[in-house]
Amino acid sequence: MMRSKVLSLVARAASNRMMSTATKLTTVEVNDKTGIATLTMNRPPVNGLNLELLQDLKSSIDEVEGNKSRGLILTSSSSTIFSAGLDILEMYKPDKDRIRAFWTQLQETWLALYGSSVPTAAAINGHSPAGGCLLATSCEYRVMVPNFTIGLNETQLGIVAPKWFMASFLSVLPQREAERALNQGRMFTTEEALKVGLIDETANSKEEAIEKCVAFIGTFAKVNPLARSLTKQQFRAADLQQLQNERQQDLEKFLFFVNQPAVQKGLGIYLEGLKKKAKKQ
Ligand SMILES: CC/C=C\CC/C=C/CC(=O)SCCNC(=O)CCNC(=O)[C@H](O)C(C)(C)COP(=O)(O)OP(=O)(O)OC[C@H]1O[C@@H](n2cnc3c(N)ncnc32)[C@H](O)[C@@H]1OP(=O)(O)O
Repeated sequence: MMRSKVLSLVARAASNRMMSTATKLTTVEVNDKTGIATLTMNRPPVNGLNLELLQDLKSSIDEVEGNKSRGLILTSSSSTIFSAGLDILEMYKPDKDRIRAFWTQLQETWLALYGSSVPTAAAINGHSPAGGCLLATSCEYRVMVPNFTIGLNETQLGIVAPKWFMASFLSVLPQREAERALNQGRMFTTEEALKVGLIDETANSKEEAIEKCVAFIGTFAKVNPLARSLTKQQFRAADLQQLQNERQQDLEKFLFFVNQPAVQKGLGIYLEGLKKKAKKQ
């Protein structure tokens, strides 16, 4: 009896492992030479951040934190999209329990990425609106391929970026630029983003973007890792602490807002527009 229970637990654990491999929406590859991990988002067609992708992102960030990588490079398996931001289908006509889990997971993933102890860089190899921009600006360095767009476009959808989205944006842009861009819901082209400082460099391909991210992470090679990591933590502590202190209120505020009929109507119209545009292409 005891033995069969153990065997069934082993069988279940083995099948869970297989399942998690089969449904993995992110991959982590550590380069043997550099010791740097590349975390790739892989949720076609647009890397929409749904609950499962956010969960995978968080566990991949944890994996990189735990495997002594020298740095983390965030990128996408798509040739045209870094991430289309939050999956609007999670917010439109939401399921009561799932949307709570979704927002809570988004908070956790942001806390892990923005507060990561290893150097982080984004190789932005495609469009990066809203939540995609949040991921990119949570990293310490950004290299972007030309002819794409990046920005926090929330006001264009009739929604409001929470304070911690603004904190990431403000860690990159001066207040005046950040405020204006957020109010306008402005999407920047690669060239505009470089000019304003939203990205650090451009690259002609994903491969080159990754090389430039590797070079950035390499600038810390001779810096004491603990001193570097604690210094980063001090810079980011107030933003991280603010969300930690207000997590429940932030969740309730989001739930209240997203369930407003006017917001639901706006999201429905926006989704319809996206679908019509996709059909025309
Ligand atoms: C109430 C909430 C309060 C506070 C929350 C605030 C936080 C919000 C942050 C967010 O991230 S909101 C999401 C904002 N994202 C966007 O506005 C991006 C919308 N997408 C696009 O602009 C484009 O799709 C693209 C530039 C990323 C890619 O263009 P393209 O390559 O031409 O692909 P398609 O437009 O044809 O899209 C293919 C397919 O994917 C669907 N889709 C695109 N983005 C999303 C998304 N964010 N969520 C869900 N689905 C998305 C699109 O409808 C197409 O679907 P089909 O079924 O028609 O193939």
